[in-house]
Amino acid sequence: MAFIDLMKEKARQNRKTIVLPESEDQRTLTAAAQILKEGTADLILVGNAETIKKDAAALNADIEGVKIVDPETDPKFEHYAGTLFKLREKKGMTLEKATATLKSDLITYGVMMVKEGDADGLVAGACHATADTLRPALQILKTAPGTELVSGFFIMDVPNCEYGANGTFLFADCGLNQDPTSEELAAIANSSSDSFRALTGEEPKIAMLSHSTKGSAKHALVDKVTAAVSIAHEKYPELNLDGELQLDAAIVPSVAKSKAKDSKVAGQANVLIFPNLDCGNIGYKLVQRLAKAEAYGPMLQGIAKPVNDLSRGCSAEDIVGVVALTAVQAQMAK
Ligand SMILES: CC(C)(COP(=O)(O)OP(=O)(O)OC[C@H]1O[C@@H](n2cnc3c(N)ncnc32)[C@H](O)[C@@H]1OP(=O)(O)O)[C@@H](O)C(=O)NCCC(=O)NCCS
Ligand SMILES: CC(=O)OP(=O)(O)O
Repeated sequence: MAFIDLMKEKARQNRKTIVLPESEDQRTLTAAAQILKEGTADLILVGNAETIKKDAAALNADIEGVKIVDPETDPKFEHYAGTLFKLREKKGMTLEKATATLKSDLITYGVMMVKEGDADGLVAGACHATADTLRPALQILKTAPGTELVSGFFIMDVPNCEYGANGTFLFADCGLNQDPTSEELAAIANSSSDSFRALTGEEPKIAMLSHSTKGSAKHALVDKVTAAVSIAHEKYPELNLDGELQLDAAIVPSVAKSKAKDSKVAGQANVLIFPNLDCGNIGYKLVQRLAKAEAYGPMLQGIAKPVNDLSRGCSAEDIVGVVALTAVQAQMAK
């Protein structure tokens, strides 16, 4: 069964409620209709009910059964405003600002619904840039216990591919941390290991990527990755992790034999940790667009409750997939 069909099957077994705050986006409404049809999640759309229903009808999207929450009329509005004020008071939030934010920013409204347990997870980013999608989640939900860094990963499902876990990979960080330190790269590898195992059921084999393999190039950029490998070995000795590795040495067995023959990860990696966000973001888009891979994300790891982003270039089908993965994350949330 394809990776995404397994996720949908899992999501259906214990249905979670996912909030989609971008009700003004046509792909979101099309996706909502498909999600309801496939039964992978119960949905909340945020916005004006009349407008949403009119827009959905124009798209022929059957959203019967979706819950619509309009901040203008929601009886919980005052509660959310008071809670947001208290949560962010030390950062200069006032009740007036909290009220104005919740009226004008539906993503923040959705995040407050997740915070207060009125939804199990949130998916947005089809029509908002990542910074605007993720900032409210980082500020309001904060990190999960025992985690200091939130990071962004993609599950990449590459067709006709013998590498990784039958063509399935986790790529990180492709969405959030722009220039992670060596310490942060090690933390991203640790979170990615957990995410990959939890979502795919496969044993993670983690490659710390670079333009160098085992000392083939000398540069401060390489040093950052080798330091991350040392930190990861020390802090997370249970991880099956190696580096620094070039991409071909990481995933292609014949190249691994010549470039890194003593490595237990080289040639078999299924979790790819990129040295910075330029590499991660460009890398996932190359694989998505040129290899026609399914790209689910950027999903967040290390955050207290499931909130996931989308690319503004996403399709309705991508939203359906990320909602299924979010529902599965919500099932696993403590
Ligand atoms: C997400 C992003 C906007 C956050 O940075 P920012 O706007 O400068 O906001 P701040 O650094 O003030 O962070 C806001 C809050 O989030 C927290 N935060 C930010 N990044 C975090 C991380 N990686 N892990 C945990 N918490 C984080 C901060 O501690 C801060 O909390 P506080 O306000 O309670 O003190 C920034 O990292 C970013 O723009 N990333 C790139 C996004 C992008 O364009 N990706 C490419 C397309 S996918
Ligand atoms: C993930 C990503 O690159 O998002 P966007 O395309 O919206 O910038």
